[in-house]
Amino acid sequence: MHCPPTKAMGGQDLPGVLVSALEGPTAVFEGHVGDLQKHFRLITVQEFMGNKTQLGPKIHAVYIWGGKPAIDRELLQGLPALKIVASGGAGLDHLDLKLLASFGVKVANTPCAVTGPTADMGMALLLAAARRVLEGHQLAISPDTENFSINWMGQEVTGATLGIVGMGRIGYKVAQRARAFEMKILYHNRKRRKLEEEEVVGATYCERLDDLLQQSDFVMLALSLTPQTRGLIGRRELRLMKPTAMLINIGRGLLVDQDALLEALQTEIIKAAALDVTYPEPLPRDHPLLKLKNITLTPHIGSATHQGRQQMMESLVESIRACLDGLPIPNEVLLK
Ligand SMILES: O=C(O)[C@H](O)CO
Repeated sequence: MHCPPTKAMGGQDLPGVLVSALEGPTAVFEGHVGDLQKHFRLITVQEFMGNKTQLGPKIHAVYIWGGKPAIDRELLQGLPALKIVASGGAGLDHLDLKLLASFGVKVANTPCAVTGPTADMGMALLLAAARRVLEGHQLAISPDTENFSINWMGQEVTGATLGIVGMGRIGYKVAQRARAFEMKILYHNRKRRKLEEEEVVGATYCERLDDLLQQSDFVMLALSLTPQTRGLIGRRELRLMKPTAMLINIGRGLLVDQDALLEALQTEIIKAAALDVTYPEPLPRDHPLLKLKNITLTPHIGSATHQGRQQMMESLVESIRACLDGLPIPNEVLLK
C-alpha cells in the first residue's frame, strides 16, 4: 500500500518527534528529513537528554532508523506524551513491542517502502555471487592483463533452483523476479501461501526447511529475525546444502550462525555466500569473513534507494499524523 503525502501543517507549535541525530554519520536521511520537518518539530536525543523535563512532554512520537534511538523503559518514562513509535523499514527486531504496549504506545513501520528495493537487492546479490562479479571486477582492474578472463566461469542462474526462506512481501517479490530469470522456485514459510499466489510465481511449497536446503542451488533468506528464527541456518543446515550452492541473506545477520558459515565457506561445504546483513554491522575490519574470495558483502543497503526512502518518509509522516489525530494508523504493527 502506498502512503500518499499529507499536507504540511503550519504554526510554531508542531508536535515533537524524537530522532537520533540530524548531523554526522548517523544522521537521519539528509534530503528526506525535510518531509518530517514540514510536519513536526524534530528533537534530537542529544537535545532531549540536555533538557528532559521541558522537552519530554512535548514529544509525541519517536522516529526510529537503523534501530536508533534505542527505546527502553527509562526513555519511555521520560516521554509522558508519547503516542507512537514510527520505525523505518520492515524489521521490528530492535523493538520491545510488549514494553511499548504496556506504555500504551502504538507502533508503525514501513513494509511497503522496502519490499521492492530489498527484493532487487536479493537478486543483485544472487547474480553477483553466481557470476562472481566482485572477483571479475578485481580481475578487470588488475595489472595482470595476461589472464584477463581466461578460464573464467560462474554459475548459470537460468534453470537453477532458488529456495526462498520466508515468503512474506519481500520473499514473494523475489519469487516474481526469479521467475523472470526462469528459475525453479521452492519456498519455506510458517504459513503456506494460497494456491493462486504460488501459481502466479510458479513456486512450490516445502513444508520442511531441510528439503528446500537439499534441493536448492541458491538459498535466499528473506525472513525477519524473531526468537524462533535466530540461528535458523547453522552448521547442520549448511551441511544439508549442496556443495555447489550459494547462500544469500537479505534478512538479518543473526538468522545465520556466522561461525558456522565462515567454516562452511572456508572448507567449501557450500560454494559461496552473499550477505547484505551480518552481525555486528559493520563487521570488525579484521573479521575472517572479509578475507574470503567466495563472499559478496554489502552494508545493509537492501532498502537503500532514493524512491524507497522517499516513500518511507511519506509513510511515516502519514502514520504519525493519523495516530496524533486519533485516526486508524496506516501500517500499524499489532501485538500478536
Ligand atoms: O528492516 C528493514 O526493512 C531494513 O533492514 C531497513 O533497511
